[in-house]
Amino acid sequence: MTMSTAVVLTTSGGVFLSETLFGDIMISANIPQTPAVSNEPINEYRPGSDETIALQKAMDEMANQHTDIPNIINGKAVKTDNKAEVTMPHNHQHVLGTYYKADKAILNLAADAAVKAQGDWERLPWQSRAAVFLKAADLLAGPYRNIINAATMHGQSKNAFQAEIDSACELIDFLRFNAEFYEGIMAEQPESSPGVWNQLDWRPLEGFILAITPFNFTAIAGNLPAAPAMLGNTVVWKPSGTQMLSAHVIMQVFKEAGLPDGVINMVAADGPVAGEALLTRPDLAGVHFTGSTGTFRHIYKEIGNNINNYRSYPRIVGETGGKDFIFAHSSANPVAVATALSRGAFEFQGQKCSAASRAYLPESLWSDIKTQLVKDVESFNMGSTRDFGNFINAVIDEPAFDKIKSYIDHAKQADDAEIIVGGGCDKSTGYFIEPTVIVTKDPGFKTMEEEIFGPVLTIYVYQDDDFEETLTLCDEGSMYALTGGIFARDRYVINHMADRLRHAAGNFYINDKPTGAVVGQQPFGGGRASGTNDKAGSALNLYRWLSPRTIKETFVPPTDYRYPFLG
Ligand SMILES: NC(=O)c1ccc[n+]([C@@H]2O[C@H](COP(=O)([O-])OP(=O)(O)OC[C@H]3O[C@@H](n4cnc5c(N)ncnc54)[C@H](O)[C@@H]3O)[C@@H](O)[C@H]2O)c1
Ligand SMILES: N[C@@H](CCC=O)C(=O)O
Repeated sequence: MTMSTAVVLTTSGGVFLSETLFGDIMISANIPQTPAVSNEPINEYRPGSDETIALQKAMDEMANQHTDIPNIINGKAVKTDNKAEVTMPHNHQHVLGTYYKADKAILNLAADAAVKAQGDWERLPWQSRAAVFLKAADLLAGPYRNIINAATMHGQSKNAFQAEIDSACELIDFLRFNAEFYEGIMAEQPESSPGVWNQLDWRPLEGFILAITPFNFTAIAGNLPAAPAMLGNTVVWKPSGTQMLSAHVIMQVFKEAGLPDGVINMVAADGPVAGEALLTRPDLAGVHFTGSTGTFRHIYKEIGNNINNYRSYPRIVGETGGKDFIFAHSSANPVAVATALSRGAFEFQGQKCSAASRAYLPESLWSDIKTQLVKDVESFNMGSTRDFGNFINAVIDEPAFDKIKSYIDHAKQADDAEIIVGGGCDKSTGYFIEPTVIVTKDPGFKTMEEEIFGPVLTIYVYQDDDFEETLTLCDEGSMYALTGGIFARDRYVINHMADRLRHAAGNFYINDKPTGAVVGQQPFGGGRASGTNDKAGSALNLYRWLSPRTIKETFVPPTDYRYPFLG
């Protein structure tokens, strides 16, 4: 595909200038414009502020009630006998609600409902579909803000600020920016020769989209079903079992925003049960997945195994794991490096696919970076999300706790690694793991290569003269290529590092931590084992859920087959 700039006169006589993905496609004029969009401002939740008091009130109300979380199929609540509890990760005896796992028959009902709903939904004008999700964004920004944040804080153990940037702001941004991207796509139309009118009919895919979402970002969970749905697709959404409370709130918001029954059907199920029931259906049109690399590879294989059975080729979009790096050059500011490490590695307990989990630091700066980093990490408060003074909360559940602890235990026993801060783990009340920094002499040490998905950072200190070899280690040291941050003040060095690490990260940061991508600013996704890099939060993702039909209309059709030169 080539990028070109198209200039056309609008019907009102003005000039509309825009970039298109397809070289010869022009921008049509008569597309209604979506409301102007900018990123949702982030509340700071300072102690004693009105916004803090209101959020704490919402948290207390939610903590004191038991939320019933049914599956939602064709707009109806569907419960089963296979119940599971939602608990607080930081206080695992506190039960927040009950959800109901679907079996194969119920999962198929959800897919049937999605397929049945598609005709009416896709025939709505595009701006009516966009309006539903724009209204959902406004509900999240207003009356549901504290509710979605409270659900994320209680159910996924995010502190107030982390919940705000995820479940409120990022989800709102996804919904609003997608409407704007959609408007841009609808406006992309081909040129027409005299006597002919060419049009692109931006159709949704035929069949249902299966959205499978992870526990760690409420925004991702909401966006994966919403993005294809806005474009006229209908969806079966299977959230993670540990995100069901905030998933329930998202469904309430969609309902209140006017989303018709059957467009998004939410089902709770064990992953393999959902996969077996839904990936084999002939009407599977696409999978919108975010989660671990292992799960995605399994889904990809299943689709390959079933390829002869589908009506179309299912679109497969998967954003997966990471082993994200920070690489500092000797010209870097050591305090900036230490700050990026402490925030980039430990915000939300390192449970971000983008979290810095390996670092390559020069010997000449190591002492200064270490002093600042250890001081920062020792100053973190850890505990419940209800206390807004806690920077660190709990990891998501017991399997995650046990897995992360096993990596820390491995480091404790290893000869070629040393824990310089943290290392403590306690699951008696909640799943608490101290932010842990490992320093290793082996750049191939287990915790330098494998995704841990917890608050564990491993550092390799290189000799300044080994800079080039260490860039190679960073590039080749892990199968992932999701995010990475480089630190340097020398401009030639910055450009050289960016070039050497060109394929090592889909989101690349210069003098910044590798986390915190913002919708509309840094579209998100990685390559290699980290995913299909279809860039959530951009038009690129939306194109994946569209199957355009080219329409050529000839006004006066020829009535003689002969070429002019045949006489
Ligand atoms: N690249 C990104 O944008 C991004 C963003 C967030 C999280 N992640 C990754 O997600 C992972 C953490 O999330 P998680 O623990 O929820 O991931 P996970 O792979 O365990 O689960 C993700 C989803 O897949 C489902 N699932 C599991 N097995 C399945 C199967 N056989 N068939 C169908 N569905 C199945 C789960 O129930 C869940 O809904 C990490 O690896 C992290 O890096 C990536
Ligand atoms: N988009 C988020 C990461 C999402 C993965 O968990 C970030 O940029 O930090």
